[in-house]
Amino acid sequence: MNLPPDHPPVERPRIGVLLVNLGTPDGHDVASVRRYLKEFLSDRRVVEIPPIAWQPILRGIVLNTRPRKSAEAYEQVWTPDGSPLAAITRAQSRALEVRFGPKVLVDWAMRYGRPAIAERLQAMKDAGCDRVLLAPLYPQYCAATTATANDKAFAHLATMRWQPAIRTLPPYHDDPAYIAALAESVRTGLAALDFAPDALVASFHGMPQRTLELGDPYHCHCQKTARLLGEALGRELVVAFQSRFGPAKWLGPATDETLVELAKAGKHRVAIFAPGFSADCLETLEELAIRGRESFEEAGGTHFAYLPCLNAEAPGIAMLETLIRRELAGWIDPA
Ligand SMILES: C=CC1=C(C)c2cc3[nH]c(cc4nc(cc5[nH]c(cc1n2)c(C)c5CCC(=O)O)C(CCC(=O)O)=C4C)c(C)c3C=C
Ligand SMILES: [Fe+2]
Ligand SMILES: [Fe+2]
Repeated sequence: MNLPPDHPPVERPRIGVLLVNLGTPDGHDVASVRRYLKEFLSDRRVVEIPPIAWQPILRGIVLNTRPRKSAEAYEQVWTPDGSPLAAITRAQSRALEVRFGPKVLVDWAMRYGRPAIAERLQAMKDAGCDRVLLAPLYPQYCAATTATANDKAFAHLATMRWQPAIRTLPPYHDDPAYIAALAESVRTGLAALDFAPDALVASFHGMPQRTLELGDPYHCHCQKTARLLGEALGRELVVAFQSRFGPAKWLGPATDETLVELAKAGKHRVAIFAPGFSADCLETLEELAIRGRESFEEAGGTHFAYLPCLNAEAPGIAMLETLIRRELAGWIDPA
């Protein structure tokens, strides 16, 4: 048996739940960030340019420039438990393990970097799991996130003679449990502020515009989440897309430009949050909470608040438990 460290004994293990998130470097040094970016940006689900054209650009330009800049950014958000994304995903896994008890083995993995999906899936199989729920923690479906996480798991399953039965967690962008958890988390965040925001900004990770034209539902899923969350909060949300990468046209409006426009339009108090990220990470803690604040204040904004993701707090964990129990129907008692 190869259980995760500190895992309590598993009673008659049959069911595994593997939480999967994007991945993060092992350290904030340039070499670790370069290794991580090389794996991430070589994924053909992420950069849809033929490798013969993309790999020379990646190896010759991107991996010689971006890792240094990104390493500085990671350093600003690094925690004593490592990268925030890894630390929070681990905490989510531990919290769910407690809720599901000994009949379910809950573990976590990353699509890029460590712990690897293949390694943790194999550990589940070796621990006796004959049924596994793969749970990519992306509320909005996107080929560059959900599909590639599942692809990686299926690639490992392809090496097994005796595979476990597999289910995958569907996107949950419009699930009432998700919308309710977000609404509760945003309300709690707003109640703790010492100002009343003129605007609430929902910032989603961007994607190349072309993926929308090719039929990826990501953009529509983001818009629907924002509409339902706005209805639940009784307030209109400003929707924006962050983290543009490369020269191609990305989904808009861009979060950084939106913050500047809001400040210039006299909306001097804003609260911003990132409903598409199940855990805080570089993209929220550095890009939104640090750089977003700077651009907003430089443009004349006076009050800025970043509200955290669902993370391993009670509303988010209860929501994940509800979604996962539903998928495990027929495998375990739903209660
Ligand atoms: C939440 C959904 C995400 C989508 C959709 C997504 C698409 C996407 N991302 C890049 C390029 C980068 N993303 C980076 C970090 C990053 N991206 C997500 C999530 C989505 N990405 C997360 C959770 C993170 C944070 C990882 C962490 O360690 O905290 C980065 C690396 C950081 C940097 O160097 O700035 C890049 C690069 C592309 C190209 C893309 C779609 C095509
Ligand atoms: Fe990304
Ligand atoms: Fe970024």
